[in-house]
Amino acid sequence: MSEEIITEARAWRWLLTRCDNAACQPLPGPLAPAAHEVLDLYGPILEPDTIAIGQLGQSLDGRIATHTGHSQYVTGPEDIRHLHRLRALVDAIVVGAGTVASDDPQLTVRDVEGRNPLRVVLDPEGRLAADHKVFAAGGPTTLVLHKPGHAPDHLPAHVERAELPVETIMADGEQRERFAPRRVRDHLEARGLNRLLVEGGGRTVSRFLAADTLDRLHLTIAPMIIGSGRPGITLPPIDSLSRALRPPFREFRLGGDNLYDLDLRSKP
Ligand SMILES: Nc1c(N[C@@H]2O[C@H](COP(=O)(O)O)[C@@H](O)[C@H]2O)[nH]c(=O)[nH]c1=O
Repeated sequence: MSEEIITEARAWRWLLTRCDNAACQPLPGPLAPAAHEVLDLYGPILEPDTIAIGQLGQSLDGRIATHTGHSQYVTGPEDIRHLHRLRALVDAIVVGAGTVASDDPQLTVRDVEGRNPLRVVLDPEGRLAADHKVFAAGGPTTLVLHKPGHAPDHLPAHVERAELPVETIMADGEQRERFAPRRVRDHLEARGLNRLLVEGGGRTVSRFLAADTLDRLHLTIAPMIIGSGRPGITLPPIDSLSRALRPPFREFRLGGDNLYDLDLRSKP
């Protein structure tokens, strides 16, 4: 009797549940090529005990939106599906307040099978209005991190809040208060949230990268040139290319886009 070929959908379900009941069951059979790719792409995210993975979808010229903030869509449906898969594999999604203000995302798992993670919004000033989708009743839990004395009391009672100290940094030529990425990660890990997706926007992902607080970065490049607008990764200036980051990477095709899976922990 020939063995049943493992489909992509079955491989995905296996990734979601593989270590349930404290035992990791092997997949019983040969893999279809798409099943192989799913295991190859997402397997490394599930291996370590704790992980923080950043993601951005950008144009060839490194933009994630126009100067007005129009961003739907830079990357194609396969990348959006990939984003939903990343969400389904983590304990918490982290976004900056700017992304909630400009994109009003839901941050839920909808395109694929899987459960919703906790949604974490970094809003030091507690300034976001209550009518954003992440604060609506009936969805997964949202946690707002704010600085001491700035609890967003105007938000509905089902929104969780936690206080975290800030540090003062220079951003866009001005002094601003931001959370140190390591402090955010430590705070969430102390709550048992060991797998984090830093989903956006460009400034938040860049700050986590600059602070060496990401283990992997998934950058999807769409064959589009915007030519101006909001940048993806922006790091402090370097004088010499010898100081540029050149992490080991893997490349995956997502429809018409290319995904770079950067391994920020291994040395090249
Ligand atoms: N437009 C755009 C992205 N936009 C981002 O997608 C998310 C939408 O969340 P939701 O409302 O739950 O569907 C949110 O984080 C938003 O900032 N992402 C990408 O990878 N590529 C794109 O072209």
